[in-house]
Amino acid sequence: MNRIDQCFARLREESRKALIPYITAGDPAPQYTSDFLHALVDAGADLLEIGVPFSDPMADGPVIQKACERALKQGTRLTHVFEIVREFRREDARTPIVLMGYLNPIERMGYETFARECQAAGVDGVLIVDMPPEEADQLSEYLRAHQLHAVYLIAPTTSDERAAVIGRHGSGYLYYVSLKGVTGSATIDVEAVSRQLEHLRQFSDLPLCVGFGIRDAQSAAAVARVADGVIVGSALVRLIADNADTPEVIATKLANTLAGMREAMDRH
Ligand SMILES: O=P(O)(O)OC[C@@H](O)[C@@H](O)c1c[nH]c2ccccc12
Repeated sequence: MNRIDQCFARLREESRKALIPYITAGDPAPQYTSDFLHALVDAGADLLEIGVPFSDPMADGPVIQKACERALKQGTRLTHVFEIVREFRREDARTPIVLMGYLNPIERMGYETFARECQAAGVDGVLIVDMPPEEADQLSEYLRAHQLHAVYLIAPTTSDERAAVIGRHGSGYLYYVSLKGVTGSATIDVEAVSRQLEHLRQFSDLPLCVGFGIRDAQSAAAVARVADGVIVGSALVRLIADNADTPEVIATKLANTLAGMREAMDRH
């Protein structure tokens, strides 16, 4: 069974919600990422979303754009991301990993090689921002052949017709983008998110996780009340940016912030 399925099955049993941190691989340099991931798991992460650095990350705001720049400057390529996952897996065989990225580096590697490398390294799912399910036939086949889930985004502007298609093609969980715009945006309207999730339940039985705009313990707890999981990116990546010159302090800062979110989510 895929680690993502195991993770959500366990959470359901325990009536808990998934806490999913995002960081960009190789930020501020590749040798730190695996340690950051372990620190996040120790602080309460259920699943890890790892960004493949890309030079033109059009869905990302300035915080994650700069993270990509730092990582690329340190030479972090897709093959290094697999090395980071392998390194992490030596000490954690359980926590699911989703690779999040843009199509270009994956196309360059080739779909089949990409899927094979993902599985070999210990990746459990992929989220490719600019690959809609309607165009993913070929890639989906390779992902399935390598037991990898395909996570898709649903936005507030997604029509019911498309939501149904995404519901059919997605696996693992669905990622509901809480607001129009890019990552790292200001605030999240929990009422509106709640209504939209309610509406989306008709299209899929998959867990519905929410990201974009969750940046503190309070917003994480509020969203956790209405969703199956919360995804936190820019709030963590900002900590990396602020401390990029003293990378030895970053793991602790990431852990403290995530632990605060975990605590607030589990209290409600
Ligand atoms: O940064 P935020 O607002 O906390 O949102 C999560 C997000 O960073 C992460 O899931 C992500 C990073 N890059 C993306 C691109 C598209 C969709 C999602 C993402």
